[in-house]
Amino acid sequence: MLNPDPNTIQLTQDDYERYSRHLILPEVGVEGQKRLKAASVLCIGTGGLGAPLLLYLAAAGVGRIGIVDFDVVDTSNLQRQIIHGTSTVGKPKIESAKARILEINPYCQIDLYNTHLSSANALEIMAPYDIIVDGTDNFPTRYLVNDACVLLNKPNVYGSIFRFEGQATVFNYEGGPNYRDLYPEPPPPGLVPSCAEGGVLGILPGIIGVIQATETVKIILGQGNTLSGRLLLYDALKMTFRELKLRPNPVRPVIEKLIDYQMFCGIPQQKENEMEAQKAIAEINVNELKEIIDAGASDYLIIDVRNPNEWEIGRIPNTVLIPLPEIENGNGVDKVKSLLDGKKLIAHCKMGGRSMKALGILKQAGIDGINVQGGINAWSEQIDPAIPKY
Ligand SMILES: Nc1ncnc2c1ncn2[C@@H]1O[C@H](COP(=O)(O)OP(=O)(O)OP(=O)(O)O)[C@@H](O)[C@H]1O
Repeated sequence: MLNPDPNTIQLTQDDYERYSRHLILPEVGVEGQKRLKAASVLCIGTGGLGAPLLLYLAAAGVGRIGIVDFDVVDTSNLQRQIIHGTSTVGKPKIESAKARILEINPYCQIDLYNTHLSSANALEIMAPYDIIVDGTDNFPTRYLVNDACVLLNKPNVYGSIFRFEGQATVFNYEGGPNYRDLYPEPPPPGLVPSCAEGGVLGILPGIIGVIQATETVKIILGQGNTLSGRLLLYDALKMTFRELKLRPNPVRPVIEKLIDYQMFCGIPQQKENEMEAQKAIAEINVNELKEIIDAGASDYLIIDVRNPNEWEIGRIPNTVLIPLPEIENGNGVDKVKSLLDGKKLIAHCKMGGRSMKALGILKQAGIDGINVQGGINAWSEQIDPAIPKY
């Protein structure tokens, strides 16, 4: 439980009306509502997880909320980032979030940090807050948030999502485990796909974000049992909740300072390797691809390495679907070999990244190919607007 002196906090007449359903709960009451009003919470990321949890924290009467994000609202965010709206597409997410929060609760103090949380600014940004909520989507930031919480001795309310599954827990609370006890080492770069690559059910972050909000409110009130020491695993397709026990690792290394988390997660090495591979792979733009297709493309094998679901959204004529995972597991490499028959290979995907990766794998198998810059989205913009850009 946080420990403000509730006697120094006053509830206003509006507070009594606004929070009446809280005030009649013995577990909240006037004292609990004062604790909520005195509390400060920093939410890192106002995307899928941050959106619902910020709405509920503000509605519950948390007195001060900080929001960190550097991104702007994109139309593809609206399927799940319900704090934002069509009218705020193109605007900074933190501004969009603040406007919506104040609509729900104009008495909440909102602090905005339009920045990338990094080792250089994390301690300063996080220090003034009682609780940190991690709503981000990448490993370097998760390790950064974890280590900064350990150094500052603050609870870290964690959530993560992918496709139909999510996880939530509370780290670094009352001597409990932290993120490094769950994941001592980051996964090899590129192994775990992001939601932008693998997709996510729009409702899923709502469920996990609301669990994070619930844990935050319980810590403030000092009520119930938190998820500290328990990792909650949710599967939306099976509609199951499972729990794993988490314990502090007795021999975990002591965190003494923040480090370079991009480096720790192997991302510069990955970028270097990708750049090396890219240097060796030729590229064409979509206009050049159109000329080849218009001329019959008889000397070419053009592969699309997106997922079958993306293929359903739209496809470039004369292309063969061989999804990247098939190329990664080797079957797709055999398929390319069998179809190639002396032809030149061209590969495309949605934006050009996955096809570059596929061509790198094929190159190692002795097959040279040409990448299409900008992928089918560039084709949709420049050649055929009838194909949906997504
Ligand atoms: N280091 C960081 N500092 C500040 N904000 C961060 C940091 N890392 C991630 N974020 C923010 O966390 C949010 C994560 O949410 P989410 O993955 O749902 O959104 P997204 O990046 O818009 O999604 P997508 O990648 O599918 O387009 C994003 O808004 C992102 O900008």
